[in-house]
Amino acid sequence: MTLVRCMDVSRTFGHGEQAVVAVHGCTCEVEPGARIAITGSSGSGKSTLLHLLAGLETPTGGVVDWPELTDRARDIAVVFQGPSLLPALTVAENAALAAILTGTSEAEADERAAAALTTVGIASLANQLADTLSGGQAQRTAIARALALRPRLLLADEPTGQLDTETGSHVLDALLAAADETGAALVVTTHDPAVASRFEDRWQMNDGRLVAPAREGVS
Ligand SMILES: Nc1ncnc2c1ncn2[C@@H]1O[C@H](COP(=O)(O)OP(=O)(O)OP(=O)(O)O)[C@@H](O)[C@H]1O
Repeated sequence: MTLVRCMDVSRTFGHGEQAVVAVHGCTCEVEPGARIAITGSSGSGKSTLLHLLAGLETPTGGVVDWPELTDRARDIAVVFQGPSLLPALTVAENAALAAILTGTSEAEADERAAAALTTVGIASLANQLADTLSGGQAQRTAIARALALRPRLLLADEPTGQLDTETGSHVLDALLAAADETGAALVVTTHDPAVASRFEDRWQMNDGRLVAPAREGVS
């Protein structure tokens, strides 16, 4: 079974002399239950590859397909880099939002959001406004919003990139626990070797190319 598959996929931005080849000739696939860290230096194409896996970017070459996923808006959830919450809504309202916007009833979305906030350890903040949260709390809320979709594929772009080491480690614990609890496959981008070491599979990007995916021990 394969959730998403890239076949010789490329993504170029711009044209002519201005063209930037962000991803070049990538072939890879994500199976149910996968735990994958996409690593590489800044500008190596990690975020672009993640967006291609999510279907948020269209490839300029090759093919991306999702053989097992019938409704990508619900089946794939993305946790973006940086702030992504609506500041005037509460934590619980933010967590329910993506599910409501993709057609889940409000009552069901509220229930899922409450469960997701418990999973990521911030149930006590449910009624707090999003703009009063710390960076770690905001990132957990964004993860809860993704979980409330009950996705089969959870993609997170540098989920700990803007957090201090200790907070980042707790957020990563929450993300891995959430993926275990929901059975979602999890793919994250990171430039941090400590984050990458928590994942079974590590895909290294180098100048837009995917260096042979590696499977190593988890620390
Ligand atoms: N929308 C865009 N328009 C033009 N160029 C882009 C766009 N998105 C990405 N790029 C370029 O593509 C290359 C790869 O960018 P990408 O964000 O995928 O790298 P990254 O490895 O995720 O970097 P970082 O770790 O800094 O987030 C970079 O040279 C970047 O400037």
